[in-house]
Amino acid sequence: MSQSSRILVALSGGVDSAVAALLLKQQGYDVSAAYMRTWMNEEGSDILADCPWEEDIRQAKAVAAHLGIDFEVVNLIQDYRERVVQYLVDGYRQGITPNPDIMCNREMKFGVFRDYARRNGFSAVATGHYCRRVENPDGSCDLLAGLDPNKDQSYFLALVRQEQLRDALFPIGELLKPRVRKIALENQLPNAARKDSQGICFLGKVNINDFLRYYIPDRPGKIVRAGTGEILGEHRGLHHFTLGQRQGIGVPSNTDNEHFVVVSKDFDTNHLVIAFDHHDSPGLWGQSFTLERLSWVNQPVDEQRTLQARARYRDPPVEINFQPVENGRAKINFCDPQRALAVGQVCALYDGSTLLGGGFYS
Ligand SMILES: Nc1ncnc2c1ncn2[C@@H]1O[C@H](COP(=O)(O)OP(=O)(O)OP(=O)(O)O)[C@@H](O)[C@H]1O
Repeated sequence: MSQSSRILVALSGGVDSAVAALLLKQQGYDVSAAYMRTWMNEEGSDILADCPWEEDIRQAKAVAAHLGIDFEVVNLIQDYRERVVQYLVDGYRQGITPNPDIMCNREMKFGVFRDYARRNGFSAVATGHYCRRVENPDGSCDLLAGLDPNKDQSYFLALVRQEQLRDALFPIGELLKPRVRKIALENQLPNAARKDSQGICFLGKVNINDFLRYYIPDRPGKIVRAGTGEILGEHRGLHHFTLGQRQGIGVPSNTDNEHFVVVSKDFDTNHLVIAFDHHDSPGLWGQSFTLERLSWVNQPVDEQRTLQARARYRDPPVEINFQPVENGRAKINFCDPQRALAVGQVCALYDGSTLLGGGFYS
């Protein structure tokens, strides 16, 4: 990318994307910024009571003014509803556990937002994600984990594809978070002291139970004990629960140091099946899984190999045996049993620090 390239920075109002914009500007790029508006305030007024999107826009605008770059708010409400909210509602209706953050990256930030940037003459989109993009001699790109192990966000980019990566920039991926904060302070960015958790109104910031109540009617059923079938209580709908969940079941264990946990959801009987949280609780732990709808950042892995996998965002990468099977699926085997990997969640696949892609547990 030449220094005169026009770059559109996705500016959320948070520190990371503000520093990303600053660094690009210092590097001499022609930088503009845009905030993605994804929620309708009227539709979401109940569930977004605490969502600071107006404050986010104010902060993003102040950062752009401070840097002397153009700023706009891009309205992507309709696309968000079609591509993320619908995916989420459909997923919960089917009883799976969808992953909105991963979908947001592929469908919104590097999907419709990238299309918007291209239509408007920008050569690349930049974000404040902690991950690194490298260009290979053959012209393809790879995506590497961010250098800050505490902040690495490559997991959330597991479903991003090659063409989306070609014109993406991650200016802070080589930095550690404390350094990013320091740069923000040294350059007197107006949001330098803003807390990390502030940000966008994507679903990660919205209470999921409020969201579900709004979109999916309750469908009460029985809570039963695994193995015995003993009825222990009532639930409001299987979509409110996920494998491995302990909070909010509403059935006391009445036993010291024992907790009930969701071990399965029976859609035929509408039963929520629970057991004590033990290593041998049926259905809770597993070592072999099938991944479906595999997506690759660069070259697909089409033969059996040892890879590393992040079973979920906060899990450290661990070794797996990866065996492709037909129709974009693969069998994976972990060295050790994994707890509560729910259908619909994403497993990210790595070769060392290179993100290869990902797939959904099926
Ligand atoms: N509403 C939004 N408008 C524009 N860009 C956004 C928006 N939400 C997120 N982004 C972009 O996606 C990146 C990652 O989003 P995430 O929600 O993980 O925020 P973050 O890591 O806390 O970053 P930040 O500090 O920039 O908010 C952001 O750095 C920003 O570039």
